[in-house]
Amino acid sequence: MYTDSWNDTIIALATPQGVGAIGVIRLSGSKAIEIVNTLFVKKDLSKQASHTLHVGILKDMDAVIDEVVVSLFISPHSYTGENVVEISCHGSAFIQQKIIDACIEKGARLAKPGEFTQRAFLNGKLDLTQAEAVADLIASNTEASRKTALQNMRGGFSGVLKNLREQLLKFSALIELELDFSQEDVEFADRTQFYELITSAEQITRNLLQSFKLGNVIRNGVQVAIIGKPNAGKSTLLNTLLNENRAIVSDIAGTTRDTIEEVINIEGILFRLIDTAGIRTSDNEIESIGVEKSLEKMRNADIVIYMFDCAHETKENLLHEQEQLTSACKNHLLIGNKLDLMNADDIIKKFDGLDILFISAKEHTHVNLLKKRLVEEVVTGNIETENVVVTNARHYEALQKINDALIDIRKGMDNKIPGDLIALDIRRCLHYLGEITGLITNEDQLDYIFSKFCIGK
Ligand SMILES: Nc1nc2c(c(=O)[nH]1)N(C=O)[C@@H](CNc1ccc(C(=O)N[C@@H](CCC(=O)O)C(=O)O)cc1)CN2
Ligand SMILES: Nc1nc2c(ncn2[C@@H]2O[C@H](COP(=O)(O)OP(=O)(O)OP(=O)(O)O)[C@@H](O)[C@H]2O)c(=O)[nH]1
Ligand SMILES: [Mg+2]
Repeated sequence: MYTDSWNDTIIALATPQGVGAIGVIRLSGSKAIEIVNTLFVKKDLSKQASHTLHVGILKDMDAVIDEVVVSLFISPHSYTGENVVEISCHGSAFIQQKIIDACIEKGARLAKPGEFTQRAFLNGKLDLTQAEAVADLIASNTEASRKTALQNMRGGFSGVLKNLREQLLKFSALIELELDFSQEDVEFADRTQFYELITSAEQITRNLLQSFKLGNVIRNGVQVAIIGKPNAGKSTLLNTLLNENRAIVSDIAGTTRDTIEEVINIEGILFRLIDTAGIRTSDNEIESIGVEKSLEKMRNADIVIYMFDCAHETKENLLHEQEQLTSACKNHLLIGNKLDLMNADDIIKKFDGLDILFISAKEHTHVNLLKKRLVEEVVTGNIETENVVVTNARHYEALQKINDALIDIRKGMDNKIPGDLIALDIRRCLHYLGEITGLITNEDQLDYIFSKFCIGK
């Protein structure tokens, strides 16, 4: 039976499927150079230096396939750490397939999703968080997500963890040594220094855990549901924010029936805007379904924009709505619309004491203030991507366990518990640190992580 193995030489298209100016096919493995050499006619590739380019013709049997550029990366100096050969051919889907087929014929096999990066990990070129960041980088679609992924790919996050781990290891070695001398009642590990280390480690993990909120925003965007009574101007606001006539606007109450979702990028953060059906009790079955959907979107949203028409809303009713919003959703903003129809002084008097942003969706008045408010709701200050941000749920879970272990160590020391128990907690802490970076792994978990990559990465 044939099974895929780490010794195989793998091949995949590295550029997107379909037609392009050029297509890049990548091979990795001990036979990569040998395989391409049998097709490349101009010179002997096995005699060439690493990181060199070679223009020539690929020939299968006697038939010319294409004129290509071949790049060589000789082990261990490559992305995967193995021999890597890249073939840049003309970007026809047909030519690309023909070259891949010819290489498979000569002994390569198709790569599985993420297999190039998985090999880079297994060969120690990247740790697990860096490999995961490669996938994030490919998926990045905003400045913030690109920056955090790039920083983590270059070892930002794992650098912090590695540092922690090294310091903990030092103490754990000293404490374990004490255990060997348990009869003699000696202390090799300076308790004051160790206590300081644990306290600062706790602070570091706590900051990392807190950064996950921002990490989630950077990675997944922010769900914003626009909610309110019919005719408040919800669809007008959506259109204004998008700068296009996406949703139907009319003075007929109950215009929007189905929810409309669109994405906007404000200051590098993705906001997923959801325009909903105006909320009221209706005899119309379709409208009622729409209202039900609005309520569901409201409950799931990260931020609810509650929009009302200044002229048609009373303060008492608004206070009542506010109470309901507070219990039904995570976070809401009160937005008073149709400012252009009212006198500013009258409005302030009418809604005195409530935290409301007044806008005119139609006239675009104060819409920039609303955008600013949205950003402020998710980040305090600028997005400090210079700091390490945790964007990955797997890392978050392990960090929680690390933080728990650190708290146990600190409490244990406060209560003067014996060294062997402290040693256990330190080991637990080291275990989870190793789990994040991939020092400690199980194969299923690895397969799962890399299977989410695209083929060719
Ligand atoms: N053509 C091409 N472009 C690419 C990639 C690739 O694999 N091929 N990459 C794939 O993701 C990214 C770049 N990543 C790379 C990482 C390491 C090495 C490499 O050759 N490393 C050697 C030599 C380093 C050096 O000379 O400084 C090494 O690590 O020893 C190449 C690409 C983006 N662009
Ligand atoms: N004067 C004024 N009119 C506005 C403003 N915003 C919206 N309107 C008008 O209010 C009416 C209703 O606007 P829509 O955006 O359709 O209201 P909606 O909240 O989406 O209504 P439903 O979809 O029925 O729930 C339209 O005639 C808009 O032109 C505003 O800021 N000023
Ligand atoms: Mg509408």
